[in-house]
Order: sequence, then structure tokens, then C-alpha cells
Amino acid sequence: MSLIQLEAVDLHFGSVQALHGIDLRVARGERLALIGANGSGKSTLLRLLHGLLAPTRGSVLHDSGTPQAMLFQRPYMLRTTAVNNVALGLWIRGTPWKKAREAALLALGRVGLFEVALRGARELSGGQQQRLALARAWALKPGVLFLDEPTSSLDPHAKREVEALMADFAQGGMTLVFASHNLGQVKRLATRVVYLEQGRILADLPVQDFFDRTRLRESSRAADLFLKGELA
Ligand SMILES: Nc1ncnc2c1ncn2[C@@H]1O[C@H](COP(=O)(O)OP(=O)(O)OP(=O)(O)O)[C@@H](O)[C@H]1O
Repeated sequence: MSLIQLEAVDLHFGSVQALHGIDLRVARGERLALIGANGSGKSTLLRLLHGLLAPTRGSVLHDSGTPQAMLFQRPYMLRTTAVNNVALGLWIRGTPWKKAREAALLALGRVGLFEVALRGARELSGGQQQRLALARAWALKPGVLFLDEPTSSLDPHAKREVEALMADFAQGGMTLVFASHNLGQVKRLATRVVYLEQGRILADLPVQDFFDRTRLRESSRAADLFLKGELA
């Protein structure tokens, strides 16, 4: 069974229709990239998949046994230590504090931040903060992780570190759904690419077919034009 299944989903913000007739199934173990121009609906779709937004029309089904987590472009850090930022996420979900701290240290080790566990989270670099956000997500043991342009505000080195962690998590069995403006990153990380334009899915292909221009052109003229523009 799919982890998440959307059928004929529309989503409106007042008079703005952000998503039109979305049919999408997220399968276990895939790494799905959402691409498209600014305003095409990537963030809205991610928020809908994570359950932060409800559809105006259509249905959203989740596999109830699979925990989910989400990462944003700029992580929100509480004004406390790195380790507490992870531990509080667990404590708030019912883990006793001592156990939450232990699990948090383990998670920090997982993303290479053990040494800065007692530093203020807001004092860390942008790259470290995004890895801290990954630790916070990882500690929740999600089966599926949504990431909204997780590296777009990072320098190339920090970007690579975050990408390596995403690949590692996927290797460990986590399903990833991420929005990206970086086609290199999509090529490196995704197994499947969904192209959005004005709230509609205009292409949905395995990554190798998406980057095969002949195949892409056959499948979606609009996605091919987008790719051409991005590569120009
Ligand atoms: N809270 C909101 N209220 C009103 N309109 C919104 C809201 N959030 C998004 N929209 C609109 O919905 C559409 C899709 O926006 P969305 O942020 O999902 O696009 P995106 O593809 O993620 O863009 P970007 O690449 O710039 O992040 C846009 O027209 C946007 O203006």
C-alpha cells in the first residue's frame, strides 16, 4: 500500500487556487523530488502531504502506522541548547526528560553535532542549524520525511553535508519527499520527479526519464520547456 495517497485534490487559499486536481501516491522507500517555478505549489503540496493543510476538495489518505516529520528552508530553533532543541521535541510527545536527552545526544551524534550539543542552537551556523533540524526530525524516527528546500539557504559545503545525511537516512529506509530548485540535487538524490506548474502536476517520472530530454519531451512539453529554461 502507498504511504500517502491523494485523489483529485484541490486546495484554495481564499480566492487563490494553489492546487488543482492532484493525484499522487507516495510509495515506501522512494525519494520524490517536487520541482517547479516559484509559486507553482511545491510548499503547499508538501504541507498538505504532511497534514499541515487540509484539501478544499478531494481525499488524502495516510498510512496511519508511519510517523512523519517535516523540515523547512530555515529551521526554527528554540532559544536553548542544541541538545534541548532535539530533546524537547521528544519530551513534548511523551518521552520522559532523561530518556529524551539521551536520545537527543544520539541524534546529534548521527548528524555530526555531538561536539556542539551544549551550545545555544541559535549561535550555530546555518548549515549546523539545518543538521540540527535533521537530528530533531531523525529522533522522531519518521518513516517519511518532508523537506521544503532544505539546502537553499546554505553554502555549497553545508549543502553537501545535508544532502549526504538525506541520502543516509534514505539508505536506512526513510522515504523522502523534498522540494528543490536545484536540479543537480534532484539528480543526485531523487528516484522520482514530479513537476508542478500553477498548482498542477504536469510530469511525474522516474528520475532517469525526467533527465532524458527525449523521454521528457514525449511525456510533458511543459516540463521539457522548464528544464530547458533552467539549464540555459
Ligand atoms: N498562506 C497563503 N495564503 C494565500 N496564498 C498562498 C498561501 N500560501 C501559498 N499561497 C499561494 O499559493 C500558490 C502556491 O504557493 P507555494 O508556496 O506552494 O509555491 P512554491 O512552489 O512552494 O513556491 P516557492 O518556490 O517560491 O517556494 C502561490 O500562488 C502562493 O501565492
